[in-house]
Amino acid sequence: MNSPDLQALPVDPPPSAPRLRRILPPGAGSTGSWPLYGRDDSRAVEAAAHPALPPHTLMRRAGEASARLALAMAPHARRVWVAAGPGNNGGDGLEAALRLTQAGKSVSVSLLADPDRLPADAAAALQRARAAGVVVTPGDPAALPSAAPADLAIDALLGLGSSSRRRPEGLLASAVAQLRAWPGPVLALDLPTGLDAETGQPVGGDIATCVRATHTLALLTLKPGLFTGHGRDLAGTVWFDDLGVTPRLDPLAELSGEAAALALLPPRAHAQHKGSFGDVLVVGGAPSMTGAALLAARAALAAGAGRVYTALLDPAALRHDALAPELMFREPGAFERMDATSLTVVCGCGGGDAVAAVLPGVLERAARVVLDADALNQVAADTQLAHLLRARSAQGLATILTPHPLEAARLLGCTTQEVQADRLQAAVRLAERLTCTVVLKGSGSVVAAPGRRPAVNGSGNAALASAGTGDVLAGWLGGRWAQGLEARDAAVLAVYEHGAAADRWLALGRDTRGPLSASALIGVLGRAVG
Ligand SMILES: NC(=O)C1=CN([C@@H]2O[C@H](COP(=O)(O)OP(=O)(O)OC[C@H]3O[C@@H](n4cnc5c(N)ncnc54)[C@H](O)[C@@H]3O)[C@@H](O)[C@H]2O)[C@@H](O)CC1
Ligand SMILES: [K+]
Repeated sequence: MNSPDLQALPVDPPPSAPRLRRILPPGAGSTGSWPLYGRDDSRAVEAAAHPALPPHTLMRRAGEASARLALAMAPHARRVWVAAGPGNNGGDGLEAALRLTQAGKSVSVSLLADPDRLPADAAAALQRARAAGVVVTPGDPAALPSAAPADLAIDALLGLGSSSRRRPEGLLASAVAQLRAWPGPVLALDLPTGLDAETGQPVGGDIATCVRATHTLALLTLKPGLFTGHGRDLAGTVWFDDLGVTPRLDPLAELSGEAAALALLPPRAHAQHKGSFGDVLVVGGAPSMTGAALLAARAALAAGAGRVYTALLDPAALRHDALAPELMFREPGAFERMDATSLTVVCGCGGGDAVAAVLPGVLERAARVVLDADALNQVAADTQLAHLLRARSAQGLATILTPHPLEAARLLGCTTQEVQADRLQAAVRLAERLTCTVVLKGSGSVVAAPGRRPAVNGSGNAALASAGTGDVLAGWLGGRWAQGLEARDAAVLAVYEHGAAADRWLALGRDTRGPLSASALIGVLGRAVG
């Protein structure tokens, strides 16, 4: 289902083939980074393209691309149901219906709109579809005959025009319910109905009013909401057709693809030695939480740092890691005697309240600091620490924060819901407020840095939702950063690799439902190096 055969399709080739590209999950040989456009910018791209093209061209191309993908997704479908809404998203569905009828499919369209009030492009599409013999029934979709598992449904109810103040109601809501219960594949055009294009949240606040697609074909532009928040779960496999248009606008964000992320990998020359690859000090592991610091330290080693030191905050902890004898143990106070100008400090993993005592020295002196977990909570609770953190960039000292949404909310002084309501904006706000690079973790992690375009990570899956994987990310990031990368590049690379390791693990078919343990994750990550 993820790799439909796009070659043997009876629909005319698009004018500038190949336009249709699979974005997620990334396929072999993919991909650079993709520009992501918000709602207004997507509309501006459309408005700029229209004058140079014959009327209705973009919608025809959209319908053509949709039909092409539909045939590839469900080659054995005999019947196709198109749920078409009141705007141009519905028009795309009508154009697709026309093409699919021409391709020999039995197509029925439920039009959830007054045919006399459609926008011009959609009205023209309706006329063309009817003229070609497509059965278009205005009104209640519940009258549909029951569907077989091979049959395909197309969600053309709402796209960019979903109103943030209105959840689908009435007939529109019953069409959404019908799509949610559909036994076969569901192709969403542009966006799954009900998904906010920019935030990846349900427009009316309730995920039960959103379509859950098996595939989504983004049209003209890729929107960030497809890749963060609930986007990954609702959109399924994401495809993109630019409709032959090259936007001339700066994107809102970018999606980190494999090639773009891996191009950031620090090179390893034959004549280099361990001193060339940087020193990492992991500070954390208060009583009963030493495992978190050990996971981070092992991950830093696996990432290729030259030397990894571990300062455990539990005075009774063993000063030895039998599984990673390469690790060197130091007292927490030893940081004061180390050369902080060449050190990458990963601080916080399992640090509890005890980490507060070492944070001032670390923030004042260490050249590169990754703050995770308890270190973030300490900064959120202590204005003096927040002040030291903010002062770092002016002194040429770099910091990367790796909060999950609750930690980000504490730092921003808001609720987790407010962070999740607009993850991109929350990450940008935090990066600017604390003048550092921020990795906002969660589905579709966001990397933000002051003055830079935010990046949404394209790798990873729910297997990463297990204890300790965040500690592994902090350590891996420290290990990569220590090798000489710029902070934002290190964050983009490490976050991509962390997710890609989980993707590889799933692809190996280990256990597609269970979580990936943090220790196993280090093993998979380590095998990717070199
Ligand atoms: N016009 C064109 O040439 C192109 C249009 N495209 C398609 O057009 C879409 C955008 O079209 P529109 O701006 O018309 O937006 P939509 O088609 O997403 O829907 C807007 C309509 O839905 C109504 N609406 C929104 N929320 C509602 C709710 N909860 N309950 C009931 N009605 C609701 C609005 O009042 C409006 O009438 C894109 O997502 C894309 O699919 C693209 O194919 C690019 C080319
Ligand atoms: K849609």
